[in-house]
Amino acid sequence: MKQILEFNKVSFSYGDKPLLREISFKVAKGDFVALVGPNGSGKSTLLKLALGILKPQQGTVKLFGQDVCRFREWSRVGYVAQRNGHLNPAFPATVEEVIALNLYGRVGPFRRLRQCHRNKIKEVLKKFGLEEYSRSRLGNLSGGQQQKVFIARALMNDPEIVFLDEPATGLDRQTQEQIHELLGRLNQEMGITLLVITHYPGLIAHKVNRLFCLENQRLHVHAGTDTGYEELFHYH
Ligand SMILES: Nc1ncnc2c1ncn2[C@@H]1O[C@H](COP(=O)(O)OP(=O)(O)OP(=O)(O)O)[C@@H](O)[C@H]1O
Repeated sequence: MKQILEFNKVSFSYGDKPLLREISFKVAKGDFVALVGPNGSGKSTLLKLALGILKPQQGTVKLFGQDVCRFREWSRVGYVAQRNGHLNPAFPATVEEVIALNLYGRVGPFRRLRQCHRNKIKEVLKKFGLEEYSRSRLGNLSGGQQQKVFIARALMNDPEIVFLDEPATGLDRQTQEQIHELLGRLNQEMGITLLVITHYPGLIAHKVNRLFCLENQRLHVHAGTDTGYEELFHYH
């Protein structure tokens, strides 16, 4: 099976306080992984290690079989960072402009969007039910719509894996369900490998095929079963 992400005995600490100890796991193509754990257990840190933003003191992280320090094919990877509340309505950029930001590697920052890029943006917005908002200011959209725009942006370069840090936090229950539904479609219909930090494992229990639980510096990996994840529902 094709491995997309591999941690091998990774240990990490900020200063002298150990946070992650000898963490090992593999994520294969097509996996939908939920990463859960108490606040402060190191979930975001693990994502940053996977993206090469942080470097482990011990062990290795490989993306697409290559040490993440040397990895350069970043268009194969999408990342949706944690949101910090609702955007100021005065935020000046439109939905289309925000999504296009992720294309600037190809377009160049001062060049106009080409028609093919506009079409691509339209296509993704349509998939997310947001086509009518392409010229709206991002700040005027609801929190859930903004989050969908950030997910759409992460898809612009047709990534093979997307990391999402708490994509449903701060949203109402119905919107949380919509976001998780959307993630299920990205995985099932588009074949995108997903690693999602979530505080709502119950909402995606039936969609994920692997559950990672981070606690007390260790990672516990659970593979999916037909009966679902007992431990998922007892976790919080
Ligand atoms: N840059 C940093 N320098 C020092 N300590 C940090 C830094 N970033 C995070 N920490 C600490 O490391 C611990 C783990 O943080 P991290 O954000 O990875 O946890 P988390 O599991 O994602 O938490 P949450 O569920 O609250 O988002 C926390 O105690 C945090 O305060």
